[in-house]
Amino acid sequence: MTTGENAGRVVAERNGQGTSPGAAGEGDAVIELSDVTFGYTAAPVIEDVDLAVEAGEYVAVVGPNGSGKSTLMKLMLGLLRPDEGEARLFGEPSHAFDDGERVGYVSQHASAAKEMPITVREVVKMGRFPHVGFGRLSSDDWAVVDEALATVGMSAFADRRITRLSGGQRQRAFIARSLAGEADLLVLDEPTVGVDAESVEAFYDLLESLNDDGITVLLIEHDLGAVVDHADRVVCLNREVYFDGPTDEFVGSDALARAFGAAAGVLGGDR
Ligand SMILES: Nc1ncnc2c1ncn2[C@@H]1O[C@H](COP(=O)(O)OP(=O)(O)OP(=O)(O)O)[C@@H](O)[C@H]1O
Repeated sequence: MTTGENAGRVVAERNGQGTSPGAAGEGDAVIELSDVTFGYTAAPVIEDVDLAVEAGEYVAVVGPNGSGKSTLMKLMLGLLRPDEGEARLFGEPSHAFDDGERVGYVSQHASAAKEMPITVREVVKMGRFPHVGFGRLSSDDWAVVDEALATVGMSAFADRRITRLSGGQRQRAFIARSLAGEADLLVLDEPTVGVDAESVEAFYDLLESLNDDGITVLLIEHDLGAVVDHADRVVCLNREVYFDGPTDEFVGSDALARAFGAAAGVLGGDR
């Protein structure tokens, strides 16, 4: 599958259409957290987190169960507001960010779509809605939809019901929806839960090719092997940030053991 070439076509189209005057160039901060502290109760589950993700990066957030990864993601996306500090998305306070199509979100629960009685193309078409004001799609819009399907290698499944796909195929369909929406940032929360090993590898190859073509990728991941093999940068979280730096430095550091404690041996696997 030539995902790299296809991804290039869609991204070129994305850029060519110049939908967003504030489109992030390489080096611009896409996500910024400054001294962010947050708790659902009085006890913080995120404490004093400083983090900046720049356009074009491929960053993985890792940490043990309950370490605050999903909470951090919600703070980044403005779904939660910090108790202290500030979260910004594309330069705006995250909670006030209203340019939602720039952010593609793929959850670990793609299975939630299992009951949707619609085809893959219809799912991907939804990505165009913010661009067409929920009106009819033009032939150019449909071309973007079809390019997005091609990019993720799902053209052959375009007319198949989303209910009749494997977990990995479904995740691809949701990525295609984000591409059709011309997302600059893809946020993925443990996207390969329940996906078979072979499809997982191809899925990470797809993310890498999208990142090569300029899409910023933020991956929340429990599979450390996938992180080590694919992300450029690792943020290791357990309420606080234990490590933030290049993946190869993470591998040789003691951050894993400190953040994961006794679970490190298990979660670290044999990598
Ligand atoms: N809505 C909520 N209300 C109260 N506490 C919550 C809520 N959501 C999460 N928590 C708690 O906040 C802490 C961090 O949870 P979070 O889901 O962010 O961790 P996580 O690292 O994503 O976990 P996992 O890897 O298991 O998905 C946990 O102790 C969790 O029990």
